[in-house]
Amino acid sequence: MLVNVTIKEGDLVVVWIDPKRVYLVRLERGRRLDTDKGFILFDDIIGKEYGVSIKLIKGNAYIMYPTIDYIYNGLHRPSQVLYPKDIGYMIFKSGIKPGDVVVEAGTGSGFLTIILSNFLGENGRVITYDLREDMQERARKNLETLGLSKRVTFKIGDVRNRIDETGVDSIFLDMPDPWLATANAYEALKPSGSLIVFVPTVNQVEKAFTSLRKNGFVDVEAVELLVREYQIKDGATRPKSIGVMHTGYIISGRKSIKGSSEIVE
Ligand SMILES: C[S@@+](CC[C@H](N)C(=O)[O-])C[C@H]1O[C@@H](n2cnc3c(N)ncnc32)[C@H](O)[C@@H]1O
Repeated sequence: MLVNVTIKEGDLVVVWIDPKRVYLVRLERGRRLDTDKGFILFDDIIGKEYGVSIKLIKGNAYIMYPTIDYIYNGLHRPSQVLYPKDIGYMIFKSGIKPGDVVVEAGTGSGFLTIILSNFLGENGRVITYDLREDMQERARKNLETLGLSKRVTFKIGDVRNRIDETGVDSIFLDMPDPWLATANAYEALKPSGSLIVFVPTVNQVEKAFTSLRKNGFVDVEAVELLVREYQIKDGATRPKSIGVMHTGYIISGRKSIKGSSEIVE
């Protein structure tokens, strides 16, 4: 546990003013951050402790340790990315743990790759496939920014044609036609390993769900997770009327050994 950690020159810190004003900055002596609420001199932060508040012209800024949730929001996202609410459940259903080996497709902006490699730790491995080199380059930069790229193997490839690995603990698919990769996922997984699929439309859910059942997966389920953000106001607390209204569906299943029981067609 870290207690009273001193902020040093060169640290990457989060400056949190309010939910719309969150800045990720590297501290250099003599420099400053300008915001519409006021400015912060970095010299005033260096030597203080994480969690400290700095008075602005309007309100306060809080200096926080740059944990993954803050960093995540500041990264480049050339593709549609998975949302934390879905990623949290996907990891839970996968049953993965630090040190495990996971295959993922497609890499996209690398947001799921980031959370997976952070979760699996130094001894874990994420092998991530994408059809597009440009997409993987951006994802690689995002992972390098966070110091996580050493835990990841990037592969250009089509998982509908081939997954090179075998005996992996879990496979995550976030791509338009995951049902065409289910058979390859089955071969790549260890027995009892998990396949986790994310799709944005109901039409895709049926195809994905059926393909898991046909390809030797059991304990197959499909869920949608809804999160409602609240506005908190004296006498007017209620769900916010705008926000992310829809993300997608999660289908999960476990690899059974074919022939050991009847698989539902
Ligand atoms: C929605 S993005 C993935 C976003 C990613 N999960 C994230 O959180 O940043 C889908 C990606 O899948 C890739 N893709 C589509 N079909 C694929 C396939 N058959 N094999 C590998 N990658 C594929 C696309 O190029 C695209 O980059």
